[in-house]
Formats: sequence, C-alpha cells, structure tokens
Amino acid sequence: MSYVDDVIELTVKQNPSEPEFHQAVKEVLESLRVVIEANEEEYKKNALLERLVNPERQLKFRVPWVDDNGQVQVNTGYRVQFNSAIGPYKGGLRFHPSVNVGIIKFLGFEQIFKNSLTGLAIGGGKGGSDFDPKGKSDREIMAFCQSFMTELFKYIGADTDVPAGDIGVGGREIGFLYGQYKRIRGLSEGVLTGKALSYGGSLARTEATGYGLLYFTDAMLKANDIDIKGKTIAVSGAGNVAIYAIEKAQQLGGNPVTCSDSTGWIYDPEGIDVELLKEVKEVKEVKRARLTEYAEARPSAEYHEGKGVWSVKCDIALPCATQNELLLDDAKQLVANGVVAVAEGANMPTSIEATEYLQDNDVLFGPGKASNAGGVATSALEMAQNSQRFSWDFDKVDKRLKVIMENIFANVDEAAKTYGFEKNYVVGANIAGFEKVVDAMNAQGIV
Ligand SMILES: NC(=O)C1=CN([C@@H]2O[C@H](COP(=O)(O)OP(=O)(O)OC[C@H]3O[C@@H](n4cnc5c(N)ncnc54)[C@H](OP(=O)(O)O)[C@@H]3O)[C@@H](O)[C@H]2O)C=CC1
Ligand SMILES: O=C(O)CCC(=O)C(=O)O
Repeated sequence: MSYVDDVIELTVKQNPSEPEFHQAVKEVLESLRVVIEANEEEYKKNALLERLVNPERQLKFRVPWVDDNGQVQVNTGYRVQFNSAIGPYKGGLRFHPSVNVGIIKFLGFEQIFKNSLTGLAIGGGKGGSDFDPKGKSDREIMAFCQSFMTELFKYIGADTDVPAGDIGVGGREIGFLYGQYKRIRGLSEGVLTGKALSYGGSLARTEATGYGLLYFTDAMLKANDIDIKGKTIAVSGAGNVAIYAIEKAQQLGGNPVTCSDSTGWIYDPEGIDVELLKEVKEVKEVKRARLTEYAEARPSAEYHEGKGVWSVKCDIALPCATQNELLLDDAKQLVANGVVAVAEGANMPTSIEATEYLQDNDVLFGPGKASNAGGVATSALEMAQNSQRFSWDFDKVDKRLKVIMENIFANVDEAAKTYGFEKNYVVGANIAGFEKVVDAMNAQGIV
C-alpha cells in the first residue's frame, strides 16, 4: 500500500464513527498523490501526513446553562486547534444540533488548506456546539454563549486562536461571546472576528463569504471564456453565505432563482428578492419561521417541501447550505440540465462521487476551500485592522477581498496546470494549499 493509502486507513482506524472527517482527509490526500509520491521518502521519515491529519489539540467541554423555565440544560462544546504552522488557529464556531467531534474535525482540517490559500498568516481550527440557537430567547442565547466562553477563553487569544461565526453563529452570538471574553480576561483585543462595527468589526465581513464566492466563480468562468451575465443560477441555503452570494450574483448580472433551508426550497423565476430574504432570515432566527414566509410575500415564487434545488434547470449551481447536500443523483440531474459550473459556498457540500461526476462531464468545479475562502480572508483583514486600532472603509475591504479571491483562483489554476491537471481546480486547490503548509511545517522542525 502507498503512504497515502496507509494514512487514510490509519485515519479511519484512529477516528471511528467520524465519516465526515474521513471524507475530508480522503478527498485531500487522494488528490495530493502526485505531490506526495514525488516526496514519499522524506514525508514518511518525518511522518508529515500523520502530523497533518492529527490536530495539535482537540478540546471537548461541558456547557451548562439555564433556560427560560429555570431548567438547567447541558450541551457539549468543541474547539479543534488543527494546525498553527502558518499562523494562529483561525476558523468559525458552529452551533447546530448535528455538531459532533467528527464534523468539527472535518471543518478544521479543510480550514488548514483554505487559510493557506488566502495567502494570509492564519492557521486552521474550528469549533462549536450541538446547541440549537433557533427559537431561543435572546437571554437564553446569552446564557449559553457566556457559559461556552467561560471554558473556551482559556485556550484562545488574538495571537493564538481567533474564532468567528459559522452555521448558527452570527453577529448576536459573537457579541455575547466577545462580551464574556472581555469580562473574564479584561482584554479588548481581536480575539473573535465577525464583530459588530461598534466594537472592532470590519466592514464587508458579513458580505465576504458570499461576495468572495462570486468573485472566485466569475474569475473561474472568465478563465474559461464564459460570461456570468444572463446566466441562471441555482443557490441552496438561505443564511449568511447564500444571501450575499445571491446579492453579488445579481450585481454581476446573473439571475439566481432558488434558495433553500432545512425544511424546503423556493423557486422564483423572476429572481430572488434578496431584501425580502434578509427579512425572512431575521424572522426565522427569532420565531423559528420557515421559508414559506418568502413565498407568501412574493407572488412570483413557488415553495416546495423537502430537497429539490438541484432539479431546477440552471447554468451555475452554488451550494451554500451545509455538507453533503449535493449528491451523485443531484450531480446527474444538474448535468442533464446543462450546468456549466458549480462552486461551493458551503464547506464540503458536494460528495466525492458527485464532484467526480461533475468533473468527468466537463463541469467547472470550484472547491469550497478555494471558493468560500473570502469569509476567513476578510476575518484576517479584521484582525489586521484590530492590530492597527483602525478601521478601513467598505470599498477598501471589498477591493482587497476581490484581489484575494482572484489570486486564489490564479494560484489554484497554476498549480493544476503545473502538475498536469489543467482545469481540475480540486487538485489545484489542494496542492497550492498543501505546499505552503508543508513549507511552514518543515521550516519549524518536528513539532
Ligand atoms: N459564514 C461564513 O463566513 C462561512 C460559512 N461557510 C459555510 O457556509 C455554509 C453556510 O453557512 P452560513 O450561511 O454562515 O450559515 P447560516 O446559519 O447563516 O445559514 C445556514 C443555512 O443552511 C441551512 N442548513 C443548515 N444545515 C442544514 C441542513 N442540515 N440541511 C439543510 N439545510 C441546512 C440553514 O437552514 P435552516 O435555517 O433551516 O437551518 C440555513 O439556510 C456552511 O457550510 C458554513 O460552514 C464557509 C465559509 C465561511
Ligand atoms: O472567518 C472565520 O474565521 C471563519 C470562517 C469559517 O469558518 C470558514 O471559512 O469555514
């Protein structure tokens, strides 16, 4: 067996019942075969891959809090500090009932290469909890966030580990988490990103992942002589990433016609009304409302229960909800309907089989670790502004974001060509991300 196969097998053996983590490791290592085989002796001697797939530190902790009925609730908190070769651990916190250690590890592992691709000095980490913020009162959210931070504060700091938002963690949660950190540590520092503007947040961070996805997609399309103008776009999700992907797609002249959540999806052939979608998101967070509210307010829209976004005829598909939401049958349907490009706004939304099917059918494919890197890149710009004790205007951040995303595409494209995988942006992203991490790890000795 090759070194790659050995390490994949070891990962499965050492981390049982963590299918998403196995999937992420397999996807990355398989596509790095050409680089790893060329350096196998050296990497093996230094156990490079074994070190890469083992987090530097993995924290699991109890989070007790009191609900509005006076009942004590107990959730589990996680922070996986995966790799700090390039810089402080950086990556979001996810609050969702599906969260477990394997999901946090897959996200943290992906984050290493994503953060490397940004060209900025950030290592990889991720965290979260199985707490469900939906339908909770503000007081309950605050109680949970304060308890979560009362444990987490011991392990994070502006130069060690800088969490941010992800599914279920937006501005409100970041505010409560930051307040508790400051109260315990007495430090006003850039320990979290995604903060509100009034206490050190960056303009354009809210928009950054969705906007960045479109800057990347546009660069990928242009490199293949395709104009986004007039293209029909299917988007999944109705949260932070989806909303700003839809907004930027419209600004660039595309026509996004769908969005979705965990219960159903919207088809709006006249184009999604993004301001209405923003309002529905707010209502959903507070009242557990559903996307039906969008359809009720918008005569051109149809609401469908369950899954189905990928059955809509489109030129471009942008999965922006969650992992494994675009499977082989969805890929077959997209190809049958003439899709030309898929770019991932979410983390690992496309299964390995679906990705291969799309690529085998000449669909341009932007992997999340490259195409959704705009969020974390802008978080690093927020860290830079915090260090400077200064705020940049929206235009300056947005322009930097655009340049970063265009550079990511150029580097991914170049790596793919250099290794003989032209137009395979999955291989290109993994190689370009991996090379910098390996350089940094090698330079720092066996740690
Ligand atoms: N926020 C950021 O800056 C970044 C986020 N990402 C990734 O983008 C994706 C979306 O994150 P974000 O928009 O921030 O999160 P939000 O919480 O704002 O929105 C998540 C959206 O996805 C839907 N969703 C979540 N879980 C599921 C599920 N199991 N099945 C179907 N739909 C689901 C939600 O529906 P419902 O409301 O019904 O739960 C909601 O519409 C995630 O994969 C995240 O890791 C990647 C890079 C950066
Ligand atoms: O901005 C950040 O640090 C978090 C981004 C993130 O979690 C992601 O890229 O998936």
